[in-house]
Amino acid sequence: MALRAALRTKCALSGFLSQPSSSSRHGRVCASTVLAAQQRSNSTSSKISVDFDQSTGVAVMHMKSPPVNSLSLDFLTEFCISLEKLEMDKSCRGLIITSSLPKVFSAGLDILEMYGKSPESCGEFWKAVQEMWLKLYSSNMVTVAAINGSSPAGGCLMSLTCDYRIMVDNPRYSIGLNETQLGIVAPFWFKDTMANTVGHRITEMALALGMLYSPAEALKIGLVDQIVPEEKLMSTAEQAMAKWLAIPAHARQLTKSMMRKPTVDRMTSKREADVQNFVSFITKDAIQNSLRVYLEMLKKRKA
Ligand SMILES: CCCCCCCCCCCCC/C=C/C(=O)SCCNC(=O)CCNC(=O)[C@H](O)C(C)(C)COP(=O)(O)OP(=O)(O)OC[C@H]1O[C@@H](n2cnc3c(N)ncnc32)[C@H](O)[C@@H]1OP(=O)(O)O
Repeated sequence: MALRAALRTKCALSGFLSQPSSSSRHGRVCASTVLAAQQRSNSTSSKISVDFDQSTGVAVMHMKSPPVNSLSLDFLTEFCISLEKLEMDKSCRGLIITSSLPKVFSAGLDILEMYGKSPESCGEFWKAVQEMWLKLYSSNMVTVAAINGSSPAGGCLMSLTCDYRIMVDNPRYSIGLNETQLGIVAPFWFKDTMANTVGHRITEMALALGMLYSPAEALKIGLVDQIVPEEKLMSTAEQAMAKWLAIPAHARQLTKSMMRKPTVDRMTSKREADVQNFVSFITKDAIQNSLRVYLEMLKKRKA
């Protein structure tokens, strides 16, 4: 609860959307003399750890919530706090998001947050999902997803919010918005985010069929930008980051805002209604039943 209270306070202070403005980070000086004195800093919470390299201005966020980095309310809260801290540190210009777990980038939303929960809990959870998306999709930082494992549904959404996606070329890994396979529906802003990346027709088919793509297939449709062997993932992410950071920050940020603002505005203008829709949809008996069957299937598959 303390974390959630901390997040609420931070959000009230900084606002949800960090739009590029005259106070964009280009050319600004880090306010923290402590940070400036350090070349690297490390912050760790239970589900996220962040390594920040002061000399490059690039932070690497490691998701480390076993078994599958599912996006629970606690995970999302920690994630948003970490993101907000980096966003407020003017010396941090780029963020690489990756997983510390073998085989899984993120299993997406934690199904247990949506199954057998009260409408109030579901509403609180959904607000945290919205907030993660808003913060990432409108971040002033250059964001790179270094996808080192499977990344279904919410995990795919998290990757799609980044400026650039690099995935490990392992055919056992998959990525996509597979919600319909669970008997649920990807909300309009999941759909918009994917359509902005791969286009309307591919999104329509991918969402309807709940498609999960191999890295090679994902590259072919533009769902990821590059595929690389596992051992080259982080060096490739750093190279991509350097390329993006070489562009004048104000020009890059304004361009990002221009491309993404209509989608962000559409979501923020419907934010409350979206929470209500989610709660009434997810608490329906038929949907709860679908989630139960899916959870059982996951357990059986393991056995
Ligand atoms: C009129 C229209 C109105 C529309 C209104 C719309 C409103 C909105 C509707 C709702 C929208 C919701 C959007 C949802 C988004 C999501 O993200 S849903 C989650 C989808 N995720 C998945 O389908 C992934 C499922 N998991 C896997 O496929 C695999 O686990 C894996 C990620 C590929 C990893 O495989 P492996 O390493 O083999 O691990 P497992 O053995 O399968 O799993 C280990 C344990 O983890 C549990 N688990 C897995 N995923 C999740 C998860 N997402 N949430 C919670 N728990 C998960 C799994 O059950 C295992 O548990 P144990 O058996 O207890 O160990």
